[in-house]
Amino acid sequence: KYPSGKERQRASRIPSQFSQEERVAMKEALKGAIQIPTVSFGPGEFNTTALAEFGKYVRKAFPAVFKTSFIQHEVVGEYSHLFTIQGSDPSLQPYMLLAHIDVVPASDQGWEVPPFSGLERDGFIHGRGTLDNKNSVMAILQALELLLVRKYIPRRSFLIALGHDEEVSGANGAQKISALLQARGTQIAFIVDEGGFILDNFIPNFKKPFAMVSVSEKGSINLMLQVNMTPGHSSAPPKETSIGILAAAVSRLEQTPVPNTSGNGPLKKLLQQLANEFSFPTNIVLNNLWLFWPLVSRLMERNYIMNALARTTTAITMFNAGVKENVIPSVAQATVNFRIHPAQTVQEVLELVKNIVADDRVQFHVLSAFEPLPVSPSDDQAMGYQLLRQTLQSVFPEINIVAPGTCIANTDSRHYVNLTTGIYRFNPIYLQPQDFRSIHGFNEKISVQAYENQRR
Ligand SMILES: CC/C=C\C/C=C\C/C=C\C/C=C\C/C=C\C/C=C\CCC(=O)O
Ligand SMILES: N[C@@H](Cc1ccccc1)C(=O)O
Ligand SMILES: [Zn+2]
Ligand SMILES: [Zn+2]
Repeated sequence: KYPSGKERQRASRIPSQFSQEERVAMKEALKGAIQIPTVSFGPGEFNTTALAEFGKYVRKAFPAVFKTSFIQHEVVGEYSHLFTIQGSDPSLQPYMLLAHIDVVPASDQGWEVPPFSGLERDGFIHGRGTLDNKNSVMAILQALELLLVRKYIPRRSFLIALGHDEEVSGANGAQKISALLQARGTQIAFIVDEGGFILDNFIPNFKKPFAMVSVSEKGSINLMLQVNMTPGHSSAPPKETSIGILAAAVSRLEQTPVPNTSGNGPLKKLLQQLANEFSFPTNIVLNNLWLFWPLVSRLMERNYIMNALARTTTAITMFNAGVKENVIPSVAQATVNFRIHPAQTVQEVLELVKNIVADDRVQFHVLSAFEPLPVSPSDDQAMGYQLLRQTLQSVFPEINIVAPGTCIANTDSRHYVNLTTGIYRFNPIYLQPQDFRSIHGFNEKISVQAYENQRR
């Protein structure tokens, strides 16, 4: 896949100062974490037994973290964890690392190995949570444990916040930790969370992996559409039914995407940064986006991940109507999930959607909504971004492109906007499109080597 020279180069960067025992213990610790099914099923529905077990598990796996005098550990919202690591220089503002303990559900069906087995095969550890996001939970604590064993005392204080309900909005974990820190008046220099990767092979004809640090994150609307009609006997149906009207409305939404607003977001900047890495004629096209932007954005929309980066997306996720074969139903309901591009607002999207549906018989009920997250600075003065970039390039010297981007999903970091303006969503892992599909999908896995690199 990569030139073998680079492969060797990368292998040699695995810290030689770790013993074979330590390296085995590290990967075994991750496997054990995968085996605890900390599944979030829905709002307020967690596997509390597993979450409690996970708390015990990390205490056992990382004894130094829990017995070090300058580390304070607090349990928040019963299952989330907040660590405060006191640095030697109290004049420096602390930073904060985020990760989440919970995972989305997975059944054995469709998987090569059972999703909660944590089995190692061909150099990969398999299971739900190996990329989202127990890899980070474990890598952060593991790195701290190893540093403590080596008598490390940090200069700058930092916090580690591990949420237990990220997959169902973070109301009981991240939101409570944030409230606690705000009540204490804590100021945070910057935050690092999940939501960006070293992207490998995502762009056609572009073989060079590059790091995308997400400096913003999409907003969201869950919109319920409802049509009410008079019920009756199916033997004498009316011309239109609640189901027919709603289906037509939903179909119009699917056929008419919300306009592409990426010309105003980080995506255009990213493409400009990549321009000179392409050969002729793509380099010319990307260096002249003032002229070619309509063409480029149209081409990008053909790829469903690029499309998600480029615009507010429309996903019809639920459809409910009808009670019996021979009854004309009175009510039909559908739920549509919009993920809002950072250049748009909740209000703008709702207006556009009303005009697309263009049928007064369809009622709108906003079930939940939040705006896209502010764009964190990525200029030369942005300490968090620059530190992340420098660290990344020292661990992965072969990566010479680090670019700001947008996280198309949501993360716990959105609950911390009142504590800092610098929120960076990035995990130092090589990700290919098929790996991306495994997140919330089948056969989620991480290579032992990728995990070792992340922990550094
Ligand atoms: C020109 C742009 C080029 C390439 C960009 C291509 C693809 C980017 C794809 C994915 C990276 C973006 C966001 C990561 C999305 C989801 C995973 C991370 C967190 C998910 C939160 C969660 O569900 O827990
Ligand atoms: N992180 C998940 C769950 C989530 C959805 C919406 C808000 C918060 C969290 C996602 O983006 O799909
Ligand atoms: Zn996640
Ligand atoms: Zn997730």
